Amino acid sequence: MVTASQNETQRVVLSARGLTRDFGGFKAVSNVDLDVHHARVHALIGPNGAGKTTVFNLLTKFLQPTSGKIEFLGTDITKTSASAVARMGLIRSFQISAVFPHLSVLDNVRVALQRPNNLAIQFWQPVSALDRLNDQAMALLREVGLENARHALASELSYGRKRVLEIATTLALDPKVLLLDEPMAGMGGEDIATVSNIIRRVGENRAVLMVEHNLSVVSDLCSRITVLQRGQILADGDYATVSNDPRVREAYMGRDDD
Ligand SMILES: Nc1ncnc2c1ncn2[C@@H]1O[C@H](COP(=O)(O)OP(=O)(O)OP(=O)(O)O)[C@@H](O)[C@H]1O
Repeated sequence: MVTASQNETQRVVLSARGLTRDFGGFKAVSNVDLDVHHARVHALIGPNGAGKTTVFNLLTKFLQPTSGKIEFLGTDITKTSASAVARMGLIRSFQISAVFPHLSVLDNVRVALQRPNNLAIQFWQPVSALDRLNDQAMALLREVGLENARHALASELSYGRKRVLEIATTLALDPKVLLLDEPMAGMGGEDIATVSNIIRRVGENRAVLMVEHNLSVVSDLCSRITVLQRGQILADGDYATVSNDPRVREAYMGRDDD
């Protein structure tokens, strides 16, 4: 019998069909089909130049596809603008740092919370005008384990905790699908463990799609992995399936420098 929660994790929230992008005749992404599910962490991996960033740019509408179709929450967004899809809840992090170094951790989250509430026009008001967002901000800080650092300046946080604060400011936008671009880039072991735990928790009630080069992170966190090579899907499935695929081993897994 399929339970309600199984049904939820089988729910596709973002899908692409035949996604293709040419750059002057060169197909950076070619005929990619992708399904991203609610409450799962999904990895997009592949060697350098495989097309991962281009797929992210296409899904978030920073780039227009040459052909193909993208659906988000059942709506065709192929021709929708990047700002409109962000407002719908398809949010990308780690490309644009949303952290203000001279604001406290709590104020960073409160400022981020203004945006979905359409309060940006009140930005000139004193920060105390944001007090009504305190409960929401503290709930978010608890979600990512930064509640005890709420009064610290963002600039005082360790590199790993700054990335965690970035996740919190992204969560303030209430993403239905969160796209993370190499969340572990530049991190050491302890920070990787912290950020992995946060992503796992965040992925319990949202879809997460991440580009990640660190394969031990991918095997630990991701229930589904899509492998790209030269713009095309080479393999798709759980870690055991893709890591045992001889084509993947040849193209990617055999390399231990990534
Ligand atoms: N604006 C562009 N114009 C021309 N070619 C591009 C453009 N953007 C990407 N490409 C090419 O498309 C291919 C895929 O690039 P992309 O950056 O998507 O790969 P990637 O998998 O993200 O690589 P990496 O892991 O190195 O970041 C590469 O050959 C790249 O040179």
